[in-house]
Amino acid sequence: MANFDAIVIGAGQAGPSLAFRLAATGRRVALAERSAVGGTCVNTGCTPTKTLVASARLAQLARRAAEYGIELPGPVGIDWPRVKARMDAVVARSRDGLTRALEEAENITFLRGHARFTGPHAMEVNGQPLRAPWIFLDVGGRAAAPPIPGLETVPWLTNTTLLQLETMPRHLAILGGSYIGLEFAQVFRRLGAEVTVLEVAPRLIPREDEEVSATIRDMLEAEGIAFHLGAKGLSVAPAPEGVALRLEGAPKIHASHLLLATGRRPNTDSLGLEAAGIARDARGFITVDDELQTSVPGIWALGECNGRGAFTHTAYNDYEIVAANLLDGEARRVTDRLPCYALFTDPPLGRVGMTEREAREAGHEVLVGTRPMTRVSRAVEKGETTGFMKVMVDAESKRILGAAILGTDGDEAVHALLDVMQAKLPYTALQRTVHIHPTVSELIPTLLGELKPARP
Ligand SMILES: Cc1cc2nc3c(=O)[nH]c(=O)nc-3n(C[C@H](O)[C@H](O)[C@H](O)COP(=O)(O)OP(=O)(O)OC[C@H]3O[C@@H](n4cnc5c(N)ncnc54)[C@H](O)[C@@H]3O)c2cc1C
Ligand SMILES: NC(=O)c1ccc[n+]([C@@H]2O[C@H](COP(=O)([O-])OP(=O)(O)OC[C@H]3O[C@@H](n4cnc5c(N)ncnc54)[C@H](O)[C@@H]3O)[C@@H](O)[C@H]2O)c1
Repeated sequence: MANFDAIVIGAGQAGPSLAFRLAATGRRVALAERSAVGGTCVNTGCTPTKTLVASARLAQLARRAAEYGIELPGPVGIDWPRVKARMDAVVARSRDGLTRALEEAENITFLRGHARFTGPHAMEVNGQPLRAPWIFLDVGGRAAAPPIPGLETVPWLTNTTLLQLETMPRHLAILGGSYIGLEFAQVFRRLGAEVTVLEVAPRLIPREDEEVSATIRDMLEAEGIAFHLGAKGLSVAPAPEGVALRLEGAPKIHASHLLLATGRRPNTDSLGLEAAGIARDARGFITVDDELQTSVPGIWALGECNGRGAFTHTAYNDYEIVAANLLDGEARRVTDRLPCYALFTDPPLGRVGMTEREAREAGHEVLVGTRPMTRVSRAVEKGETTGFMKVMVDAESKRILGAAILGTDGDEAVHALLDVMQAKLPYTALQRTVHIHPTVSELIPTLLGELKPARP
């Protein structure tokens, strides 16, 4: 039995930072990882997809070159093996750097293998028993496969296997018109594939406000992506050159490849949680308190597996919360965190706080400011006027409730609103700030000066 001061399971977005921090205090730490260091974000999520988004954007801009007075010697060509090689190199640099750092760190024993509990504070990795008073679970999640008739008879891809393809799909069918599905849809369309998205909800990214869903649909349709929304009665079957998809009220779709982007499930099913008595909710997420401790004292769950966020920045913030509370005597709580994320289509959607629907349902008297990107100088100058900005404010408290900036640089500009929300300042504090011209952020104070009562 090897005894440690702390065991960390998973080298994703919270585990390594926590292991380094604990090790720096002189504690002896075991960190176990069963697959690639860096987890989903580095290997099969954010890093490869945003690298592809960059290639796809360049291809699209090149197609529009003449609009900007730029001449190209011929039509835009896509060299998928080189696009992929660039992506693989960016991923490898990140993964290998982190792997080396873990292998070389003082006080960290880096174990490669699947970890599982054998008792409340006892685990095993590759048959090796480990014990520690503190255990941190950062086991992440994986793509979920929905129960679709015929799915067991056809080959299908996830975000992991799609990124391993050596040739560009002829026709990529994507199940799920949400964050993963839409980022991949635009990337693969721009890189030369025919793309069809099937979504069971009546609109894309159904958690967003309706005008966000509608604008993104319009912008992606304009690039040639086909959508089947409110898809009913979906079934799949093998076809000579790939997969045949049937759904009610539409002709059969013949795709060369099928991607599942219908949500994720936590990697908590093979962790032996029962042996430790650690509680999970009905969807398999490990239940945690406001400081991310599980139902068993001395065991914490961080990142996607605790169901309190499904993003890299939320996983990293989980590490910050746990480290601050255990090592710095602070009392940070996960509920102090404001929701924020981006959808990295081009242009992107930057989102903070509530949607308009959520704000109303929470009983706020909502004021809304909106402005199309056609009235944002920088967007006009860049020739990228798709989208709009929208902010919601509580009429009584003057606090910003939420915002969506769908447009060029929307992923960056939205942070001005987030910072004021986090500082708990009234919107008027931001309304009087002078922003730099010409930027997208420049229009945020203007937007806040044009608030109107939300439509009933
Ligand atoms: C296609 C895609 C694009 C994304 N894009 C973005 C984005 O742009 N921005 C963003 O913020 N988020 C994005 N995300 C989400 C983001 O990648 C995840 O939320 C984030 O990686 C979660 O981090 P984590 O530490 O919780 O888990 P992970 O990064 O998944 O790490 C968990 C690690 O634990 C290991 N593990 C699991 N079980 C065991 C075990 N029993 N023993 C040993 N090791 C184990 C796994 O192998 C894995 O390495 C994207 C996700 C996908 C799929
Ligand atoms: N930019 C980012 O930060 C980013 C990018 C990608 C993924 N992510 C993370 O990954 C998570 C998972 O993303 P996701 O898009 O896979 O899941 P999701 O839960 O956001 O969306 C799944 C979609 O699939 C649809 N769906 C479910 N079953 C279906 C079926 N049988 N046929 C057709 N459609 C079906 C749902 O209605 C929903 O719209 C996100 O919540 C997000 O946190 C983040």
